[in-house]
Amino acid sequence: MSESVPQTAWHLERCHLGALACWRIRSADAELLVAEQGAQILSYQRTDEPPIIWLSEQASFQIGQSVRGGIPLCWPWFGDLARNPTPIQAMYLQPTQAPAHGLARSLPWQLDDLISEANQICLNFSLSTKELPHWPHAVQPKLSISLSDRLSITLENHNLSDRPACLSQALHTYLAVSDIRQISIQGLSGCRYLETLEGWEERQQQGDLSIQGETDRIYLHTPPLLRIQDPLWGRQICLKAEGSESAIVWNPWVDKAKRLSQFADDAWQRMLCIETANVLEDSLKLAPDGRSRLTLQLWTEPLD
Ligand SMILES: O=P(O)(O)OC[C@H]1O[C@@H](O)[C@H](O)[C@@H](O)[C@@H]1O
Repeated sequence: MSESVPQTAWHLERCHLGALACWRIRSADAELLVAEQGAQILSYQRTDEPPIIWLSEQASFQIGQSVRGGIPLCWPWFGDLARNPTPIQAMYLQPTQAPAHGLARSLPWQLDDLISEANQICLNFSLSTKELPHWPHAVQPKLSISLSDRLSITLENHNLSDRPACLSQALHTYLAVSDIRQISIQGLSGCRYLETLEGWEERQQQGDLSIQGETDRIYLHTPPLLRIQDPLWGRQICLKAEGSESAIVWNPWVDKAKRLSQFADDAWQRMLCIETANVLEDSLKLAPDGRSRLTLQLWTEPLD
């Protein structure tokens, strides 16, 4: 006798937040909100749990402007272009006016298909790079967002040109925490990192990382699994990466919070960015017809 597998009922709704067209996906277990602009996940929450993804209460939802929170995509470079390896800088023809974190997060992406199955729903987005301003390269990025008992995000690139293409990228995940001063991050012990707040000095992580002030670090040779232990909420957020060996850990703390757009003065207490990346020595060089694939899986587990 075959056992019947319980099926998830997905409720899909097209909606607008401010000027941005979005998809809201609900099941009995979770709710996910995705904007078409930037193919940006805006929020993600499991039923009876605090949010997993943080979205700023001061977020503004405007055409051509990245939203503070969720998972913006940094592509085809991460951070300040001038801090990227030279071949990545050379791909952009107007380096003196390069926007932070590349071009993709504020551009319209297209939803190519939406596949709803028994226990998983998947949204597949692509970005037309034919007319990317000052970046004349035939590299096709695709982003797939899949929701089941966890959230999976896959960013793929395909170099359709006849020349090598060099890029850096990141899933700039804003995670929700009870109190940044009470959490700790497991998995980075022993990793080298660049302390961008101290002249990009190279250091080595000793033990678990707790956040006690402004933090902006690029970790290298990162392991696949990182965990944020959050005792006040009795849970840990697990981040499992494939195709990435670098990660940025960022919290603006008190002073920088006051200077950030779409960010309340005290919001630093409730968020933490762990950005699953391909940066610096882990950045991408795609041969003609070459492909890359970066996946992040996110889920929570109760703390013992
Ligand atoms: O304000 P933005 O462009 O979204 O960037 C936010 C932060 O993004 C992080 O990735 C950087 O390491 C920080 O230096 C930066 O402040």
